[in-house]
Amino acid sequence: MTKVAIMGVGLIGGSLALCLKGKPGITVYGYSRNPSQAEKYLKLGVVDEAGTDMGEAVRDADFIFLCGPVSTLEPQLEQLASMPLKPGCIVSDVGSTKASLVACARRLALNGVWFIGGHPMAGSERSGVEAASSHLFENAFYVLTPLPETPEDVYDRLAQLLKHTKAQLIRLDAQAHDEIVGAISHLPHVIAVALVNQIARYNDGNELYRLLAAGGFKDITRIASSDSVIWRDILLNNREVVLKLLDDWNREMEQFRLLLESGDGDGIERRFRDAKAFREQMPERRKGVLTSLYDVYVDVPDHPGVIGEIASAFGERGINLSNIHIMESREEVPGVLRLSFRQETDWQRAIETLKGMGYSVHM
Ligand SMILES: NC(=O)c1ccc[n+]([C@@H]2O[C@H](COP(=O)([O-])OP(=O)(O)OC[C@H]3O[C@@H](n4cnc5c(N)ncnc54)[C@H](O)[C@@H]3O)[C@@H](O)[C@H]2O)c1
Ligand SMILES: O=C(O)C(=O)C[C@]1(C(=O)O)C=C[C@@H](O)C=C1
Repeated sequence: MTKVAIMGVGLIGGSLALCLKGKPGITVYGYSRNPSQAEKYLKLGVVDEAGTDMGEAVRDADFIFLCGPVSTLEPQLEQLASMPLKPGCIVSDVGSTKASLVACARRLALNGVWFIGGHPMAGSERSGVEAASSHLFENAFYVLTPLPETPEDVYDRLAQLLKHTKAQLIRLDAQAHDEIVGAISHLPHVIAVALVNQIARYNDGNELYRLLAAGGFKDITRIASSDSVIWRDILLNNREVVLKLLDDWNREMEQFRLLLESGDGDGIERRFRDAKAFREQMPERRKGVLTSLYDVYVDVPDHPGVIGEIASAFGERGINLSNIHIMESREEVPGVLRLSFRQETDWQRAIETLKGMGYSVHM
């Protein structure tokens, strides 16, 4: 039996556990410092075994994944370095930052066990084991940061296990990881939070700000609902990178301000065109289940029965719909339905079907 110990079974640790549990030859052990949490892991069926004794959790483990907040990872790795672990055991983590933990692993010079940093590029604003999903990492990138001295067969063993996540593995240097992920994840979280707090201040004087906030505001601020402790740790750990990014952001905002001040319509238009062109090149389909899969947007008249009509047409053709979301629905005003599919083939057939039914669709 291959024993996998998950240290901290929350959104990410729990999703990893669900990807591995029940796979032939694998047993998953969930560790928590808190007995009621360990009981919950078992009750929810996310792990095979659970407990609060770290020694028992890691004893004989073939793989150990550190899945707590970023500030807990280095102390936990230091603790592991002084514990008897199975020779050849691979220790990894799922933390959103990599450089300081990888440096810590190098300093510790683990004896007979290996450390390979990891970071699945999928998640959600939700947290805790209740939010875990076995589909979370599907089609997402999963960064691994092996040390230069990590033997290839050790890397391959971890890669083999992580195949169960259905993610696409990518090797990256830890510092490069922190710079890139700082820009595409940490900076956007700061911006989303600052934006929500700015609007919350206006709302103190007039409740209409919150009431009128619609799709645009909600889309750009979803991640502002993320866990405060998880994000405090990420930002403090990647502080140097995020500080530089904030300087660039301030310059970007200043340029926008100047365009507006001078009434430079062409300049504003150019910025929107450039952003749209870059965004359209992004690999939209590489997403986990908690964000979206293959989406199609349909303009629908607001009359009863339209959802049923579309659902029956899909049912008749064996098209599997995984989610449906009504984005706008007001009397007499056309609404927008977002339909999500897990399979690209279902998505393509749905588009053909909808067009055939006379609906206007957008991808
Ligand atoms: N949320 C995301 O979208 C996301 C995505 C990729 C990676 N990550 C990273 O994954 C890790 C876990 O994040 P999450 O979103 O699953 O958070 P979570 O809050 O859902 O889970 C955190 C887990 O760590 C445990 N924990 C809390 N404090 C601890 C401590 N002091 N010592 C040991 N364990 C402790 C909690 O009991 C919980 O099981 C973080 O390092 C985060 O940076 C998060
Ligand atoms: O989709 C979300 O809610 C996320 O914030 C996921 C997200 C991100 O894309 O920024 C957050 C943190 C990670 O470490 C990886 C992924």
